[in-house]
Amino acid sequence: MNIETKKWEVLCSEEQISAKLKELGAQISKDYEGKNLMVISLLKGSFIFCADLVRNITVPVKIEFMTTSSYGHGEESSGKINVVADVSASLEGYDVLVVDDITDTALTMSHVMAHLKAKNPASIKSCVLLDKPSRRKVELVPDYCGFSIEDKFVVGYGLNFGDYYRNIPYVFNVTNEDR
Ligand SMILES: O=P(O)(O)OC[C@H]1O[C@H](OP(=O)(O)OP(=O)(O)O)[C@H](O)[C@@H]1O
Ligand code: HPA
Repeated sequence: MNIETKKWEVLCSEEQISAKLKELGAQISKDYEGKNLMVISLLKGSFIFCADLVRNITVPVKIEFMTTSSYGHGEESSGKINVVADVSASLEGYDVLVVDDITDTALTMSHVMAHLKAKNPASIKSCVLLDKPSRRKVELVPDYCGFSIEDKFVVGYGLNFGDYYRNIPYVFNVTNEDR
């Protein structure tokens, strides 16, 4: 497969993502002025979004990582959130911002928020590039959100299907012939 010649249905182009990163970065920088910001990037999916987002944040920020997994190679959440690697730093006194690529059923974000709240941060909020509100299994509204999207399985810009497509620089809908 040559990605240069594929015609995918693009949901968020590189230009749209870049403009959104500036907006989110400016808002977060304003809201966290004078605070003790710690961004926690949820791996693997958020590695590209988070790397771009923090470069649009102008206040001091400490960056930590946590790895969770629930989808495996499929398109449906297993319903069980595995904490593959926990955050290693103490969260006490920090204003934590959890960054993920997507909130779909919200099982991952709600599990992570509860897990991290137990570590006594000064405050905790969530930030996602994509939100699929129609697929919720638990109630959750991300504090910062790039794009609200319809119920389509999307990949690219960190999001995967069968561990591929994370490197594509825009978000698109996988079709049956890509599966
Ligand atoms: O709202 P949910 O239905 O829980 O889905 C969102 C989660 O699913 C994906 O992670 P995945 O388990 O596929 O692992 P990954 O980060 O390695 O892609 C994605 O990165 C989110 O963390
Ligand atoms: O639409 C999606 N694409 C990739 N990974 C995901 N994890 C939850 N929803 C999605």
